[in-house]
Amino acid sequence: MAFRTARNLAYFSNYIRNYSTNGPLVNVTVNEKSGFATATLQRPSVNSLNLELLTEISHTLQQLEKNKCRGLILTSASNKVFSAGLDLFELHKPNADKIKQMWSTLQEVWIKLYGSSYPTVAVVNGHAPAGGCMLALSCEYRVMLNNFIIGLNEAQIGFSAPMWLIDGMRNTIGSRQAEFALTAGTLFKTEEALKIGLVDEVAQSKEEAIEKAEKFLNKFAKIPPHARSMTKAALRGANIQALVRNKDEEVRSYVDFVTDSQFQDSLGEFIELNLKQKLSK
Ligand SMILES: CCCCC/C=C\C/C=C\CC/C=C/CC(=O)SCCNC(=O)CCNC(=O)[C@H](O)C(C)(C)COP(=O)(O)OP(=O)(O)OC[C@H]1O[C@@H](n2cnc3c(N)ncnc32)[C@H](O)[C@@H]1OP(=O)(O)O
Repeated sequence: MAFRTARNLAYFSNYIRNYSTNGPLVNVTVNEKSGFATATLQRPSVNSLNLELLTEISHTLQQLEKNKCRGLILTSASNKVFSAGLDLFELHKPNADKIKQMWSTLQEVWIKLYGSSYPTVAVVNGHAPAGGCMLALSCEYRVMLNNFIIGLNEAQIGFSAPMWLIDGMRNTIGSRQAEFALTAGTLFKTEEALKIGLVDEVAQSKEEAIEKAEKFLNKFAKIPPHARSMTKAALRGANIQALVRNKDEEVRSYVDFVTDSQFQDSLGEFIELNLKQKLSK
């Protein structure tokens, strides 16, 4: 049964309503004509990825897969920030159990989005540092609005991106550009990102970006879905399998790393320097 039928649509809306306690952090709409879903991240103010938002993204992706979604557009309700990446306040002086769940859910999101059977586009309508860039990279195509930044700035914050994300970056911009970008933790302006292939198209407005995203998704209208998804799995499968194999080990080392006092001190400094306002509240 296709996801676009009214029955499935109603089921999905109910599911999202029931799932969220404080209102959905991800708003999902489906265009009945095209069957394309739009998932809009709406955790104020910058869609920073805490456990609740990551869990909702993960459940949304699961439902889309189950309902044979025909294509996904991932975007943000904010007109300034696509996603600010991991919620740094949740990583500061953390509860180890929560951090463990957070990392494991982040891995799930990558597995489900990077490995989705349906085609995916990120409409990057705001800044997308670190985890924000990760979400965009897990999609097959990126349309970005002007005057924002995108990139994996982990090295600037004092750590390295995990292998699966490095591999995703390499797959998108090639080994040489990935090495330059990752070792310096570069955040690219929209036009620079276009030049190195980190984004595929630039748009002047969100409406134009959605049109471009739909045009990309429509390219697959005449391709048998199973042939498309088998080909995608062949191209992306090794990345997913390597992550699945190392999942638990990676969670363990991530928790050790984040709870270490040295990292906590430098994260405290980063927050103080970059997110001062909130810290002083
Ligand atoms: C720490 C990592 C542990 C080790 C992990 C190891 C491997 C992980 C590798 C890969 C997996 C993917 C994960 C990557 C890691 C991350 O994502 S770390 C997060 C990195 N994020 C950033 O560096 C972004 C920091 N923020 C900014 O640069 C700017 O805020 C912005 C996004 C460019 C927006 O700028 P703008 O001027 O519009 O807004 P403000 O700066 O005024 O911010 C508004 C508001 O939002 C709060 N805020 C911003 N970013 C975050 C955040 N990441 N977490 C929580 N809160 C954030 C800010 O404090 C303001 O709050 P207010 O004062 O209350 O309004």
